[in-house]
Amino acid sequence: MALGDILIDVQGVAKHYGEGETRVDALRHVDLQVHAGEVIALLGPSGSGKTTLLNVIGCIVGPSSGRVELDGEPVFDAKWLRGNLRKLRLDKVGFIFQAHNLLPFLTAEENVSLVLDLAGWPRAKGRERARELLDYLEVGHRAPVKPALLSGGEAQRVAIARALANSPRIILADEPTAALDSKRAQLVMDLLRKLAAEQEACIVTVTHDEKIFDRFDRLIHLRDGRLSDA
Ligand SMILES: Nc1ncnc2c1ncn2[C@@H]1O[C@H](COP(=O)(O)OP(=O)(O)OP(=O)(O)O)[C@@H](O)[C@H]1O
Repeated sequence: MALGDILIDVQGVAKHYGEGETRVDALRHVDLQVHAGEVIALLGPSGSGKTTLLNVIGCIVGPSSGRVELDGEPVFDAKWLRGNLRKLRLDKVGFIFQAHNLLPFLTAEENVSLVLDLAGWPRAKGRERARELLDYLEVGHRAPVKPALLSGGEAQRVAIARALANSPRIILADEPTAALDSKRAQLVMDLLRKLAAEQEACIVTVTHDEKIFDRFDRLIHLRDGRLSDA
């Protein structure tokens, strides 16, 4: 596969929580580059720093030191380089959490269009885009339904539609297949691969799910806050 643009460039990033005796070094000098079209997995034991790294890439957690560039734009270099982090995230990043992260009091369609409301889209256009995405993910017929009535696979596809609403090139996923059986987990991964290829996006997924390991271009291992080969 020819490698596309570098969409995620993490350079020498460290992150510690707390100070003195309570200090925890969650990331120690991590370098990671991810290209357009790539679908990679972040693996490692509990506490190895996977969620912290995902949150650093997603501009939710600020590193203690190092540099982060997203889609060619420097966003962190000893400090945040852009004031409005929420806007930065909306512009560049889509998050897929486990399905139960959908807002229970909104319909499937509203869960997706909410992101576009926040990004300032006119409401009717946002609804149209939400419908298109749900149709594309083959859950359009479930648009008026609240999450409690969706199956695990349907809810996960709605969560994917929500992450894609604003056409981000960087898609971050935390255990996206944990609640799914083997067949559905593989279907979700195939869908993400197709999206990455079609939209020249990249996908970084934290997972423990061995049944989907063969769906990734690269497996990145974290151990005690460092990237390791195995
Ligand atoms: N907000 C926080 N405050 C203090 N320590 C934290 C915080 N978040 C994470 N940590 C610590 O940082 C280390 C890395 O945590 P992180 O959640 O990134 O690991 P992980 O690999 O995602 O773990 P898991 O697989 O259990 O989710 C752990 O020792 C954790 O206890």
